Order: sequence, then C-alpha cells, then structure tokens
Amino acid sequence: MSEWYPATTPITLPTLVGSESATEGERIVVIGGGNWGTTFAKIVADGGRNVTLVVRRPELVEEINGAHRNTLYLPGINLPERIVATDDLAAAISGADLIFISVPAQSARENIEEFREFLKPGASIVSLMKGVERSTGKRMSEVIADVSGIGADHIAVASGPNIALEIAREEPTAIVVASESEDLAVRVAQVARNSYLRSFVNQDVIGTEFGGVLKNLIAIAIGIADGVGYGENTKASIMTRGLAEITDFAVAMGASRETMMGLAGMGDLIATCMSPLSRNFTAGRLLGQGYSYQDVNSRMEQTAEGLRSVDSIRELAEERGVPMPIVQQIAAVLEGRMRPVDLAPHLATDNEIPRGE
Ligand SMILES: NC(=O)C1=CN([C@@H]2O[C@H](COP(=O)(O)OP(=O)(O)OC[C@H]3O[C@@H](n4cnc5c(N)ncnc54)[C@H](O)[C@@H]3O)[C@@H](O)[C@H]2O)C=CC1
Ligand SMILES: O=C(CO)COP(=O)(O)O
Repeated sequence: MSEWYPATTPITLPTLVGSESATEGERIVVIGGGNWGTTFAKIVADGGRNVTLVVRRPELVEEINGAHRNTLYLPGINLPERIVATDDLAAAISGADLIFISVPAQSARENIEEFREFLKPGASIVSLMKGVERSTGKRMSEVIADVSGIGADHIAVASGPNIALEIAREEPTAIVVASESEDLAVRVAQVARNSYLRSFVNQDVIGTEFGGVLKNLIAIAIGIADGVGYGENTKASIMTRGLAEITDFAVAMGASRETMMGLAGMGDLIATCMSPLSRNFTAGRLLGQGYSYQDVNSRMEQTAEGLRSVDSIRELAEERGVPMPIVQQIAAVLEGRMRPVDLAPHLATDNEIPRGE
C-alpha cells in the first residue's frame, strides 16, 4: 500500500479497484448478535462478502439462518443470505482472518478470553465498541491487545455516526476505520463499504475510539435536557460546549484534534444527540423525566455504554487535569446529587470571571 489517506479523505474507487483482491477469500467473523453486530454483518454481506455472525442464543441462530431476521434487535429488516449465524465461537474463530467484535464494552475482556486460543496466526481484530473498561479505564483496542497478545498492526477500530437501525434500513452513511497499520485500515474499510456505506480511514486510533466513547456522555446530557423539557438552545449549547470539552479530553489523551472534528467526533456527536433511536439519548431522557439511575438501568433493554463510561472518563480527566464540567454534572445527576433541571445552566466550571469560549 503506497498511499495514505487522511481522516478527511474518502477511499476512492480507483484505489479500491487496485487492491480489491486483498480482502477476497478472507474469512470474516462478527461477534455479537445485538443491534450493531447484526447490522455490521449486513454491511459486510451487502458489500458482497460472506460473513459468519457469532451469537449466543441458539434460537437466534435459527431465526437468522432460517427466516433471515433478527426481530428483537432489527425489527422489519431482512438480512442477506450471505450472513450465516452460529453459536460456536471456537469454530468460527479458528481460521478467521478478520474478526469484528460488537459486544458491550464490559463483556469484551471475557469474550476475547473465551476465543483467544483459537486465533490463527496473522488474524486481525476490529473493535466496533464505544465504551471503556470500567475496571481499568482502558479503550477497547487496549483490551484487545492485552488479552489477545496481538500487535497494534493487527488491531483496528471502526466508528462514526452509525445508528444501527438507520444503516440496517440502508440509509446512506459514512464510517471511519482507524489502525496504526495503514494496510489494515484500508483492508477493513474495503470490507466495511457497500452501496449505502462509505468508508474513510485514519491512523488516529485514540481519537477515533475516544470520539465514540465521549459522544455517548454528551448524548446522555442532551437526553436529560430533552427529558426536562428544554428546547433547542439548551441542547445546542450543551452539544457545542460538549464538543469542546470532549475534544480537550481526547487531545490530552493523545488524540488528534482533527479526528474530533471528523466523523468519529463531531459526526457521531450529532447523530447520537439528535436520534431518538440512540440508547444513550434515551437513557438521558429517562433521567430528565425523573427516573433514577437504577430505574433507567432496569428499563434499558439494550446497551447504553455512556452510563458505564462516566466514572472512568471522570477519573482519567482528573488525573490529567482536564476540566469536564458537563461530564461532572452527568455524574452528579446519575448519583442523585443534582436535579436534572439544574444541569444546563452549569455549562462551564463556575468561574467568577467568564472565560474565553
Ligand atoms: N447500536 C448502535 O447503533 C451502535 C452500537 N455501537 C457499539 O457496539 C457495541 C455493542 O452494542 P449493540 O450491539 O448496540 O448492543 P446490544 O445491546 O444491541 O447487543 C449486545 C449484544 O452483545 C451480546 N453479548 C453480551 N455479552 C456478551 C458476551 N460476553 N459475549 C458475546 N456476546 C455478548 C448480547 O447478547 C447482545 O446480542 C457497544 O459498544 C455500542 O456502543 C457502535 C455503533 C453503533
Ligand atoms: O454509537 C452509536 C451511533 O453512532 C449508537 O448510539 P447509542 O449507543 O446511543 O444507541
């Protein structure tokens, strides 16, 4: 691979034509039969490749292979026949070249532990997850490296404004793939593209991952504002100050500012804050309507990663001296120390002298 594409550059067709064969014949596995894992398998299949989808429930294996549906997670969506579901993780992983993981972030470690002995030499792992591990504060690519022992040149992450059900409905969308290895990023981007999904690449793994994690927190804040009944000024103020806040954090952690202005940062922030399909927004809205953290947890049937990332992000920010007033306030609402209605006025750390925007 001689050329490299910055975050703002789509992979253009001439490039793809020349290297299309790089991914042909590769065995592709997606782990996780939830909202995003199933949608991602559809993306790959609609791009013309066969894909094995590893799920846990035998009845879901039957539904996907028989009716080509995953009714619980993707109602109304017909899945391509190129997706073959299995609950046999070991068999799926043995011989797999490219493995995408889409399970809740807190389950990632145990999931990789379960399959690492079956990894074939040269296999690559791609995280589709948008959370940090609570017990360690690690990003998912770090957890993958820790547990699998695979080197950074075989690890990638994919992120962007990717509300699963919209993509499953084949609404045009963009995604960004990041890896320290340009070859791997381009290979993965070639797999994650089809008539309705355009893929971009970059080398900023830290920024691409943190973009996905951090926008969840701001989406919770927007949900809280919505639940309280505040209008668009409040939400726009939180989104704008939120972007500044999460950018400062990500840059302090080693991300590039440019990434945070791209698909994985601003792009995903907009999608998640604006979509009623977002689980993080929904969890925030319930909080804003007066439900407690415990109530929200029990009402959420799908993964709202932001709820589990708040503490880790707060700790990392404190360690690095990055002010995160909005994240602090989300934590205060979650812990019952602040009324949701009081969240929005405190968009900045309370300074006596107003500071520059
Ligand atoms: N749903 C979406 O629109 C998007 C989600 N993501 C991220 O993808 C990740 C997964 O989210 P969703 O699929 O939406 O969640 P989900 O709640 O819809 O599904 C999670 C799936 O993981 C399975 N699972 C749980 N623990 C497991 C384990 N130990 N081993 C194997 N499977 C396990 C569950 O059975 C379920 O099928 C999250 O990190 C999320 O932030 C990223 C982009 C878009
Ligand atoms: O990451 C997502 C969209 O890019 C999905 O957001 P939610 O997890 O809040 O549904």
